[in-house]
Amino acid sequence: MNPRRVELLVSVRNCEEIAAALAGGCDLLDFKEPENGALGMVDSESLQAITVYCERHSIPQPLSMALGELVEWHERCTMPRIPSAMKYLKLGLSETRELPDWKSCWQVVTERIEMEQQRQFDWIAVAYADWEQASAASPLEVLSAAIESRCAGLLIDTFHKQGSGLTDLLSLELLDELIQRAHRHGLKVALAGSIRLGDLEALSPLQPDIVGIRGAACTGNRRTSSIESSAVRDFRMQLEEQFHCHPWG
Ligand SMILES: O=C[C@H](O)COP(=O)(O)O
Repeated sequence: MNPRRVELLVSVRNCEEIAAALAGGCDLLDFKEPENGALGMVDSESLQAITVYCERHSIPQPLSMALGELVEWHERCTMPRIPSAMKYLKLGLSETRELPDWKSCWQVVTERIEMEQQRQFDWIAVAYADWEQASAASPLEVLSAAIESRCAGLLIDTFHKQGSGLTDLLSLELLDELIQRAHRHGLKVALAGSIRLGDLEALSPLQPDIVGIRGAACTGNRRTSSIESSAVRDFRMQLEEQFHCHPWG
């Protein structure tokens, strides 16, 4: 038996989707605009509506938010106020291989965001499984940087959302190494990247803390369509079945 309960994160983009994801039984809500890329940030108007909704409903699930790609922050002059209920923040690291020192740049941007928002956040480092095509640092490099900079967790996701998913891109051996190493340093690990119901059996020997989905929670598995509570519920049930019945040993 896997001793951990693997939690289900669902990426949503508006209030209707929050309700559907919660009705389906998600454990964590992640705010993201799928039309804006793998880690697309929701627009200010949606963020405002989300803030009001979360305050009104006192949602107990932890909240996370995608802030786009680090390289986009060179040109960004302003940013919306991040809802006070938001606990975790994430920045994508695509195109950072072109930068002379992406780790310093990452630190500068995270510090700038915390200064502007006048509070601290729990940062989640993002490793792209398709890191070479994304021109990003490798998952092992990102994990080392995450440990050095005291991130709260590591998300392993895909940058490109057409075609290959997590299980096509990284071996179970490498995923296991990343998870074990992250855990030794106190970081949580979330696995994502076009994960479908049929991938859960293959992933079940691993011990991630979280499995994150958008596409599998949407109508027709299309991540740009809407979240369906029944799809979230099916995924939640399959997650329980695969990760809790595995004879871990
Ligand atoms: O953080 C989770 C991502 O939103 C996963 O999205 P995806 O399942 O469409 O790859």
